[in-house]
Amino acid sequence: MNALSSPNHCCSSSSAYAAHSSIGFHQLRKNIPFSVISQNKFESKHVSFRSKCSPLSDVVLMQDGALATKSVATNEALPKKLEGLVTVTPPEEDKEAIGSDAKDDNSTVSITVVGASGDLAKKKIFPALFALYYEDCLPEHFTIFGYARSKMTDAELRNMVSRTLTCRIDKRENCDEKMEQFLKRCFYHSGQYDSQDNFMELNRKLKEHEGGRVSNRLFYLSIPPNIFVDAVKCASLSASSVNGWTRVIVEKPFGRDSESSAALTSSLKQYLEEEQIFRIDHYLGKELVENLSVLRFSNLMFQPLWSRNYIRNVQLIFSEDFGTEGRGGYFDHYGIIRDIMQNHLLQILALFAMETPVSLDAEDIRNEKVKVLRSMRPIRIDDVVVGQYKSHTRGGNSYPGYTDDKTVPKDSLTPTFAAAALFIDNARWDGVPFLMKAGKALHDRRAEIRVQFRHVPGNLYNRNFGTDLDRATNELVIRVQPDEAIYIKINNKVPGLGMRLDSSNLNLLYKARYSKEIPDAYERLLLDAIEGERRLFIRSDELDAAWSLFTPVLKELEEKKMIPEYYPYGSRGPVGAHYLAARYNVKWGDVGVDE
Ligand SMILES: NC(=O)C1=CN([C@@H]2O[C@H](COP(=O)(O)OP(=O)(O)OC[C@H]3O[C@@H](n4cnc5c(N)ncnc54)[C@H](OP(=O)(O)O)[C@@H]3O)[C@@H](O)[C@H]2O)C=CC1
Ligand SMILES: O=C1O[C@H](COP(=O)(O)O)[C@@H](O)[C@H](O)[C@H]1O
Repeated sequence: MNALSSPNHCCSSSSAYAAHSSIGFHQLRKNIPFSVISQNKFESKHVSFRSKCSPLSDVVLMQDGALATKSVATNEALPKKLEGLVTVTPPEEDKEAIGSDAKDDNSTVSITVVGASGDLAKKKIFPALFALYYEDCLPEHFTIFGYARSKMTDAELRNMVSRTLTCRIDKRENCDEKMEQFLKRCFYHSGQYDSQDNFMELNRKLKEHEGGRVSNRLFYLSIPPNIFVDAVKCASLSASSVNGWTRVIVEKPFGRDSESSAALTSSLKQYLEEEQIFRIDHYLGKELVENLSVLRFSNLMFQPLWSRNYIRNVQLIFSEDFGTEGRGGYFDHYGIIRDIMQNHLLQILALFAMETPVSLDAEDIRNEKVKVLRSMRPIRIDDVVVGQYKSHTRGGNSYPGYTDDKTVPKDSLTPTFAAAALFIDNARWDGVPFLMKAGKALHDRRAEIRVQFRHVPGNLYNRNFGTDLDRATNELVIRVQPDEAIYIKINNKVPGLGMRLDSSNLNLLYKARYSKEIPDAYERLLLDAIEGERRLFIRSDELDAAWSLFTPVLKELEEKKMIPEYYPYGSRGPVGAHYLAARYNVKWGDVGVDE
């Protein structure tokens, strides 16, 4: 038995009520409108409450003290006959059955950011927590603790955090007031990552803040990977909850190959159950990545097209217009394939290519992702191109090469760019190249999925396109960032008396369609971890499958000391990527007139 308390205290009881979290009742009292999609048996393990901020809102409504369950989706309005029910709170005896954590007043969530003095904590985690607070998405009783070795007082932590809260909502109404309220709930404890005594002190402070309520604890490991296990051990043995849930968000990298990843998982599992481990891949929290399933599974028009019958190739493209400045030490040990391809791009590929899951339940989705990952063909070294950026001077400005970074060895061969051709050997995708391209210090910043469809057979209009049939190919682009958009390239007639054809975009540009700002990926993921929603976190078998795919080719590249193709900082990357694509009769969609 591991040292932590029940992984999901709120859901482990056989009581029909047991699936509810305290946030549920908090939101119910707030009379948030809900809506119905299907009936659900409340004994079902799928029934759980998720707050108004969740994408899936399975909600349990109390009707005259009895339990009536409805599973609801976010955008539907609450049917008239159910209006008002959401304000009904359970009678006392039901509260007993639910367990005390379901009582709003009696439960609390403590979030400890381990490594609070670091870059990620400042840049992403605290701003995301504040945004959730601002949006009223955090539970009523919560406390945030920063934990790191640096000496800091609570006031100093607040000061540090306040300087980072120039986030997306800083221009909003009452932001200063909200910020002040938020900061009052942030505290700091200084300690070593491998000291059980220091975590015991943290535990004492957490308890004080919990004030006798049921304690639910979330630890966010925002520290270098070599100290993950120490920190988990100490948190587990000295600071886990005794009567609520304890969960740990683990940042990447989860190892650097199959062996080290398996070793990390097995070390973590000495102290945690799999259900307690939330392996974060922040790309899964990005709006357009989340939207991929909606696009696929709620639009009939795409369903028949989504296979080798109509899709010629799929491209997954990541580029950044800056180098590894400041993170060279970390990066040199990993390289772009481990940093971006093995996780972010592969996760997108899995969501793109998986079969329809049985339901939107986390396990059903993750089962499908694992299946597709396990159907992938081993990557051949000939299907990989690696590059590294070199210094470049443009317009009087000079940009450093990768090895100019003092933390990077001068003779480093670590790729800062890679392109690869991958294949899925199953009935749906047989023979379709999935091309990936990822690079740092390129000419622009973008992340997108491009789907190029087949040519129209016997196209009546072929002669109007000239010899380049690719120009007439339909293409679906899901632009993850920047300027989130989904657009489809179609062919149309240029208005006029002649018959000239043009290629145009049917464009769903998010900023034109929606005035609401898009939340940062970390907001979605933090909220999900608090609510115990695992859909967007990586399960250990997914991780194994991802490493099994990339480890052999990574080893081969390293053993053969493959020399990267050097490309100038700010360029479009190595030409080798074009030869690779051409081998599969593909042109990268982000190059040229149609990008
Ligand atoms: N920064 C980013 O953009 C991203 C980061 N990540 C991952 O998130 C995690 C945190 O990243 P980031 O904040 O950049 O990391 P940092 O290097 O900033 O480290 C975070 C904190 O950990 C402590 N620390 C740093 N090095 C050591 C060490 N050798 N031994 C013990 N403690 C150390 C420091 O706190 P103190 O000295 O006060 O104890 C530091 O403030 C890492 O796993 C990283 O790979 C993932 C995606 C993006
Ligand atoms: O995980 C990582 O992601 C960032 C890119 O994230 P984004 O949300 O800004 O697109 C990348 O810069 C970093 O190298 C990598 O570790």
